[in-house]
Amino acid sequence: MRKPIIAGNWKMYKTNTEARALVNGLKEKTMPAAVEVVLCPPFTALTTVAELLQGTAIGLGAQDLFWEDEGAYTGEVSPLMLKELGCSYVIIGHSERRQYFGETDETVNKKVKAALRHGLKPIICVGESLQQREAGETNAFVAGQVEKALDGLAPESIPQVVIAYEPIWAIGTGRSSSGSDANEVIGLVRQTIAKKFGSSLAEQVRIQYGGSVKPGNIKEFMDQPEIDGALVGGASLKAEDFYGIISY
Ligand SMILES: O=C[C@H](O)COP(=O)(O)O
Repeated sequence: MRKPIIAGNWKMYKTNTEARALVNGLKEKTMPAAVEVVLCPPFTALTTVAELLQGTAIGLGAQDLFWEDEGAYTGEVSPLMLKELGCSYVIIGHSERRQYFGETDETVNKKVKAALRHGLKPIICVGESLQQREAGETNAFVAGQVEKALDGLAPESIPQVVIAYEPIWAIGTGRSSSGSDANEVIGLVRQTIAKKFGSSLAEQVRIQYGGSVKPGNIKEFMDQPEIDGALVGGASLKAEDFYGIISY
């Protein structure tokens, strides 16, 4: 049985003062034991949030990392640094990093290996554009992203991996996928993993849906057999909204 995981990707929101207010708002609520909850603040707020999460069951994640442990890579952040701050997860390959910052399937694969090397669980983002969906290319494109992201991984590391299926056309638009459509693509993602690593390991991988998840639609996704959670953007920025999702 896979434990559901719901992560809040704050993207480029929340100064340290705002981060403190958001986390304190969540700490006033009773977290559901049956759901793994993870917060992914900007790098600048990781220390503040890590301190506030001490003693709670809420996990900490980063939104990206570099694949080297250290070096002359101005502006980058290493897995060692994230681990020291208390991160247990790291989002890799988000469509916004692929779109704006040159992230490729190859760099995603390097980052996944670096994360696992340092005991960080990767939340690997995959998903098609509206053009690809309308052209019927979704399955082939998403399967290719999964294959390349996981290329060369040791089988024993596969259960540590989380995949987030985020159709690009649903991100930030208020137009989410349907539960059944998301379930179909996520089933394909799991089949793709099974082809490379066997069905026993594929069944252990938690796969989230992301793209305009709100308190009003989370249950539609969580009722689906293949969907194990959500990667939430906008609705993770207010304690009430995010709690409405994690307490589905
Ligand atoms: O990482 C989160 C996804 O980009 C979804 O963002 P959203 O919930 O604002 O659509």
